[in-house]
Amino acid sequence: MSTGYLWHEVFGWHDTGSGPLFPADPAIGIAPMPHLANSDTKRRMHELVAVSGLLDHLTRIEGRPATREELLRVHTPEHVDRIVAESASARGGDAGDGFSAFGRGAYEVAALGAGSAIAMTEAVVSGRVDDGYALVNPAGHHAVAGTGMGFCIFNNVAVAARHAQAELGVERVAIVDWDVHHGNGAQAIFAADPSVLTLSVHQANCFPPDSGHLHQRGEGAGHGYNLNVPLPPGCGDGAYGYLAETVLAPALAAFEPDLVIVASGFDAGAMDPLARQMVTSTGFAHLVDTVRDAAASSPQGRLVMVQEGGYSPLYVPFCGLATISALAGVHVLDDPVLPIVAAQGGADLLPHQREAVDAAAALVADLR
Ligand SMILES: Cc1nn(C)c(C)c1/N=N/c1ccc(/C=C/C(=O)NO)cc1
Ligand SMILES: [Zn+2]
Repeated sequence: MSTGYLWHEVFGWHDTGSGPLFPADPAIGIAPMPHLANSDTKRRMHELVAVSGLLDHLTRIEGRPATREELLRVHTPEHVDRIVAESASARGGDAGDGFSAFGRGAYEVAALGAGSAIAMTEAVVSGRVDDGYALVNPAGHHAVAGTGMGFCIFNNVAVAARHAQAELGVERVAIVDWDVHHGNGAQAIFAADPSVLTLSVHQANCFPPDSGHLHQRGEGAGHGYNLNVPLPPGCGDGAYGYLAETVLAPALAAFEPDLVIVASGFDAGAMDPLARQMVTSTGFAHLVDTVRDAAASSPQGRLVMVQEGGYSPLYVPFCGLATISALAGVHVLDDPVLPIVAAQGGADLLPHQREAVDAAAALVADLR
């Protein structure tokens, strides 16, 4: 078993400006502070992968910038051109929603993120490695064809999926998004396409506003190939373990993908400031086990994981370490935060959580 790993130092240089979500504004009481989506959190995750020794068990994969043509398989020329133009200016710009600032050079960083998702997908599909984790920045899963949003500039996972279909002989791709925020990007990009199953597990109505509903199941020929699992706040390892067995595993078994791409966010974690779930490192590892087993049972199943959100500088590194450890089947370090978060409760599957998961599980039967 060999697991690929991709990180580039420039991902730690992505500039998201100042302000927790807003630029500093003394008039309304916002003092300068690093943006909650600042790049240090992902750099810390990489450093833990290296310092813990896990990196010695992984196969390093080189990233590369996505070409304009590769970006245009998913995004409009107008969006790409706007990012290029704003990225070239000294003051930088914004992904598209006014809350996703970026500094000069963001285009190069974001293109490297999308191209790195492609590079990891090529490494896995070619058999160079059995599976792999691309620790990229910025995230991508909120970006739609014509704009970025929610700290996302280009939809890294969608660009990789389209590349796999266009260049690597992959026909059926399953995108599994367990970032705590709705994977609206893939849902919109592949809405009418039955060759791509888009499955998002997220806290209901967290972000984007009014997005990720159970009834959003795809359009036209794509109807039935989009599956949303909106969850109430407060879900922990019990709820996520239940949805892994009752939604993720059966959906992937029914769809029989040639490639599974996980949009891997850690903001469902117990210490994340941008949502209200309570998943621990153990819960994330269990999710990985589920999708790895599901991919292995597909005739050509391969598994690629691409980094999305996650904003706790303390806990994201340990959730990320547990995730990559599970993928590689190598344990190097216990999570020192686990005893604290486990003692705070939230692990049990509660009736209202079971009901939310069962509502989504009922839709799996339509997959074929
Ligand atoms: C809407 C809105 N309105 N206002 C005033 C603000 C500041 C709004 N954005 N809030 C946000 C934006 C992005 C996220 C998380 C992204 C992520 O991690 N995705 O995976 C959460 C909340
Ligand atoms: Zn998120």
